[in-house]
Amino acid sequence: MNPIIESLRGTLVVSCQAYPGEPMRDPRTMAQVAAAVVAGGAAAVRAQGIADIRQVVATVDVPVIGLWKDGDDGVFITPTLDHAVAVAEAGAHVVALDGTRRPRPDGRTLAQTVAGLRERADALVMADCGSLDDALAAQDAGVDILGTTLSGYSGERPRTDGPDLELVDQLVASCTLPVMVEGRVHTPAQAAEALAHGAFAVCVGTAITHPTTITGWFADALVR
Ligand SMILES: CC(=O)N[C@H](C=O)[C@@H](O)[C@H](O)[C@H](O)COP(=O)(O)O
Repeated sequence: MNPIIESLRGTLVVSCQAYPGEPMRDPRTMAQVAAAVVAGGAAAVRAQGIADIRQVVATVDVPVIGLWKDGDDGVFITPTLDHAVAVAEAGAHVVALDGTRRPRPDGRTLAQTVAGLRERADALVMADCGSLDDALAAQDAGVDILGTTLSGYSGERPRTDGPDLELVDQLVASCTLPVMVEGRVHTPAQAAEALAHGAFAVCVGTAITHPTTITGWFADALVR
């Protein structure tokens, strides 16, 4: 197994993202957040957008999983080969891209995208999947690691309150590649449970790095 992927076995990965128009949307801020989560034990960081990826790579000494969100509907996570190459050129050790079976905006298949990226860069590839069929297809397409990132967002799986552990079970049973549980892991207990289901690693975003959402959880709990 590739040493970068091997280094993630059984670990916590933290996604550091701020969304358009939000107060923390600044590459320096995200790099500081990344440094803070590494200090807390994150074995890798996931970062969005070329400027953030560059700044985070320059700031932390753990692997960086990079993605470029373009749009917010359909295939928007590193949707084309050009996006993937740009993410790799920004320094990401792993390029995360949409790993669903939906048509991609540049007309390439996932396999063509992975092959094209491999011609141009050494980066590893993480497929953000929304179902078992996505994961099986992504594995065939030659990616290095499978994520449950798009479960509940691509129309094939329900949006569970916590992580989609049923999908984790399916992927662990049917796929040979390492499985990163990502999406709606909101508590340490859920993270541990995901590993107990056979996940290779766990990626947490919102519950660690999105204070607006976390504050909302608390504020809502106080409304009578
Ligand atoms: C669906 C989608 O666009 N997911 C994105 C992928 O990078 C991020 O918005 C999530 O924050 C990330 O996947 C981590 O998940 P959670 O924030 O639920 O821990």
